[in-house]
Amino acid sequence: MSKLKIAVQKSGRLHDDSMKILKDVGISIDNGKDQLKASARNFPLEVFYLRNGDIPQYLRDGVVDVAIIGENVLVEKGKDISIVEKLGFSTCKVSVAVPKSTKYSTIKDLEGKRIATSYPNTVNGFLQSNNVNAELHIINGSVEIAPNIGLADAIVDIVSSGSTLFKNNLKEVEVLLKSEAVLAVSPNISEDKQQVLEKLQFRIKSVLKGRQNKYVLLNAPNKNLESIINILPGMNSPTVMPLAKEGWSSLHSVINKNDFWEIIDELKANGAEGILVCPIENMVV
Ligand SMILES: Nc1ncnc2c1ncn2[C@@H]1O[C@H](COP(=O)(O)OP(=O)(O)OP(=O)(O)O)[C@@H](O)[C@H]1O
Ligand SMILES: O=P(O)(O)OC[C@H]1O[C@H](OP(=O)(O)OP(=O)(O)O)[C@H](O)[C@@H]1O
Ligand SMILES: [Mg+2]
Repeated sequence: MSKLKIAVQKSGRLHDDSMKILKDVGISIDNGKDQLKASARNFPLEVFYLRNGDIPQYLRDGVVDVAIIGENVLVEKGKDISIVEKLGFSTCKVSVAVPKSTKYSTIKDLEGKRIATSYPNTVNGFLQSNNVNAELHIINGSVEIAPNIGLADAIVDIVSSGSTLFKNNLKEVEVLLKSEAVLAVSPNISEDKQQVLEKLQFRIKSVLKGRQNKYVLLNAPNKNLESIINILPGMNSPTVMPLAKEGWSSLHSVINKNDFWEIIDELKANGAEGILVCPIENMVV
């Protein structure tokens, strides 16, 4: 089988979670990232450790077949590259921010202003679609400092917790896009590698579904079974088994992690006891 070539960020915010998802889908990689290229022992996959900003071009040239990359980088440099899977980590926004003291009410307030950014194509697209003219200052990092040193009136950069904006006395005024890590595919992927990609995608989907859910086991008095069954969604319906103790049952079910604490509270209020919660490695879908 042909080996699928995957690009992963060499170092930086995406690296660890990218390696974790490969590990969680059962792929073991031979060498460390110092190698720049490494093979998987148990899956037809070769990992290329690259700089984030270079990845769209490598995908386009077919140097790699797929990549784990931030959506924001594709918006900036890879509009022609398709996304096959959203991976749920490295969530952030690309936003406009201005000094806290600046009066800002609409996008038109950016007219004629100086904007510092590392994302010029994204900013130009945003300004053009809003019929605003502004002057761009392209800088590669520490963009948030630009207004404080008099280089710009506004910035466009990544915002996650907002703490970098806060520390630099800036406020977020517009969100250009929301981003997360994605699996992106080369427009030139061959038929045989497409088949390997489908196998990888199937595994990733199962792992992501597992991460979204938790497995719950609990004991309940039989007199409350009906109400407890109604609270537990389950994949189909919960498993119910009698306990050795007369009048009690054990229930097993799967709960979405977003609803988790509310459901646990309801279960307790309905007499559930001995509630155990386990992570799910894979949910085959
Ligand atoms: N504060 C953040 N919170 C969440 N995700 C972020 C944050 N900053 C960046 N990201 C996401 O992680 C990706 C990688 O960011 P990182 O800062 O590690 O790399 P970079 O400096 O853009 O690229 P390079 O690999 O060329 O050094 C970004 O493209 C974005 O999708
Ligand atoms: O809203 P926050 O949680 O504060 O995150 C936002 C910051 O994170 C990123 O920088 P990073 O730390 O990756 O440094 P870099 O500019 O050197 O890439 C981004 O460029 C912002 O500066
Ligand atoms: Mg960064």
